[in-house]
Amino acid sequence: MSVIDVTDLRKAYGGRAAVDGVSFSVEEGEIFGILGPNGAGKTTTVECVEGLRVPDSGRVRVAGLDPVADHDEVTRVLGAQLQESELQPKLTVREALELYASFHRRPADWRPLAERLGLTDKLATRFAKLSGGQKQRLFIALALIGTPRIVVLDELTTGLDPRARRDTWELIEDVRAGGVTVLLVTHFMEEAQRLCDRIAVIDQGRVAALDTPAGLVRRSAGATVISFTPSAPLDDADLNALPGLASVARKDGRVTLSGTDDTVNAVITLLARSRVTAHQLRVTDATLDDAFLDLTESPA
Ligand SMILES: Nc1ncnc2c1ncn2[C@@H]1O[C@H](COP(=O)(O)OP(=O)(O)OP(=O)(O)O)[C@@H](O)[C@H]1O
Repeated sequence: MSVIDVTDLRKAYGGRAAVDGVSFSVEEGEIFGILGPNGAGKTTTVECVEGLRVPDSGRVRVAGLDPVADHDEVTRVLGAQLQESELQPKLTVREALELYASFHRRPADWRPLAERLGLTDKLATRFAKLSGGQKQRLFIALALIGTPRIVVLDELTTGLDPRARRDTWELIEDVRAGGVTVLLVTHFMEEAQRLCDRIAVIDQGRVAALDTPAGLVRRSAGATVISFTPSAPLDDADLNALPGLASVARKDGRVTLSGTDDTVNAVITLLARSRVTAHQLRVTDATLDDAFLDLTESPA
């Protein structure tokens, strides 16, 4: 059953399309990622889901509700990570947690949440005195405090150190294990690969691909990468003629090719035919990073 449905969403700013016909559905209990380059329209899309922006056209439903017309009901089922400027600088962590808990009918106990997010020894600290990472953790706690059915996290772990990032991933996995659906905007491929069941890659306001992390890697043009240092120069024309080839790069005498299994077999045949030895030959699967670069256009 889907809990978020976005159909042909469009939103322009000053006549310029930021979101240009985006559609996707998020299933109950799923961790759904939205990935894309800067300015792709990710935040605009999730703000339409949260009811913070009014779409120009298209349809958005959250648990069957319209985020604009039914805003109050939507805030009861959906928790969203706040932006920094939305908290008073003098508010302490404890006050912020208590205040936000008071907004909800069924608030979570904020103590274990604060503990889990490493905020227990910061409860008396004012918001303005928190580090960037501590503020980030507080926003995550505030997003979860209303025991929402759905939580929207935009740039969840930006500004967190590697340990805090890993702890936060575990927390999100626990949250999902409790039945909460997670919509996650991220720039971190490792985060997307580790956490997301499915990912929509958004580029220039459109969905460029929607699949599981493994599916995205498989469908990218250069799913296999082969690199080696040839004992003698290889002809560009021979390399460019390889079947299934997606890209060729040369650096410091090393050749890196991406393509399919056919490309790998053909390059081995080519090396043998040319009597060239391949030093430090490596064949690896492409990563989500490679898929991302392949699926999104580089800026003009
Ligand atoms: N309030 C606004 N007024 C005018 N233009 C805006 C506004 N908000 C966003 N835009 C523009 O819309 C486009 C999409 O922005 P959006 O913030 O949705 O992208 P994003 O994918 O979240 O980017 P990032 O990864 O950099 O956060 C960008 O070109 C941005 O400059």
